[in-house]
Amino acid sequence: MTDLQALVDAIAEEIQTREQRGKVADYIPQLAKVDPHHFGIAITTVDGQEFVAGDADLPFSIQSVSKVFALTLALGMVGDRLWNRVGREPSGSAFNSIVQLEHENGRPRNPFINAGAIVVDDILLGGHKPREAIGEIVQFVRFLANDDSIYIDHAVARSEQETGFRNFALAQFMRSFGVIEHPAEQVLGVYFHQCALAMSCRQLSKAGLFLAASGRNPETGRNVVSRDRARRINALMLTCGHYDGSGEFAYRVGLPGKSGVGGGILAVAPGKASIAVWSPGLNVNGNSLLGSQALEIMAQRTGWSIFGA
Ligand SMILES: NC(=O)CC[C@H](N)C(=O)O
Repeated sequence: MTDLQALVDAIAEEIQTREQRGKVADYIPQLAKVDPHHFGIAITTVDGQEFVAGDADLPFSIQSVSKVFALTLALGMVGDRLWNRVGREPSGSAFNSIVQLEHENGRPRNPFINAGAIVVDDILLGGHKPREAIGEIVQFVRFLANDDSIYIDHAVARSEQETGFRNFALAQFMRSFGVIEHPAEQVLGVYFHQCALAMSCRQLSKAGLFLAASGRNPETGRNVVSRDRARRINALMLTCGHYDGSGEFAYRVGLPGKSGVGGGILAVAPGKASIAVWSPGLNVNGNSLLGSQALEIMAQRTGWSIFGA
């Protein structure tokens, strides 16, 4: 049995020595201000133990990691009907790409690229006002992490609202195909606030634990989703969670994972643990450079890759 506290300490120490730290996302002005020297890691095991190192208690912008929680919530609302509007295939293109939509009747490839996440939020809006849908997402994440202190960073949400031209284009384009039912401003209001959730590695690893524990939160003993649904969400994270870097992440880390341009990654070792890492600098695919490297070391030392030790 690996000594997990020694492991996270060693990873934090090793990562801090690396000079190539990637590039902090600057297309969202508020994210450009984040110091690239931060690094945090948290592992929560299915028996409820926590192992943390570095800046594991500092909240950061979870950005697209939120797409996992929004998808889980939307599946709870409409079940498998969700798949009539969003696919389950890797896109092989950038997170904010528009090209496939024109050839594929405005139906996004998967729920983790921006277009797909915007459709998921359109579903969450069904019967709600934007403010209520945002409230549902925040409540759900607080419930998952068993932590009511989780909040939305409104400066980040505003920053994206002002500069999210590409996301507006995606939403309007999909609306022209009838794939989005609500006005773009409303759907994106939900989307930008969900992306602006601020969470620490410790909170994020706790929020993702249900995916490692067959759909159940071991801390509260409450069922979040069925075993089948947890397994399927993990499958989507493995194949689509890192956009056009998903193959590389599976090759190097071998775990379902979801990244965000804030530099966070949530990874799931089924039956074992939920792991969150944060380092703000990104690689060319918009995934945390050092976060991916930290997870690679972690998977090697624990033997947790789903493809074998
Ligand atoms: N990959 C990401 O984290 C992208 C999320 C970001 N809010 C955007 O829409 O551009």
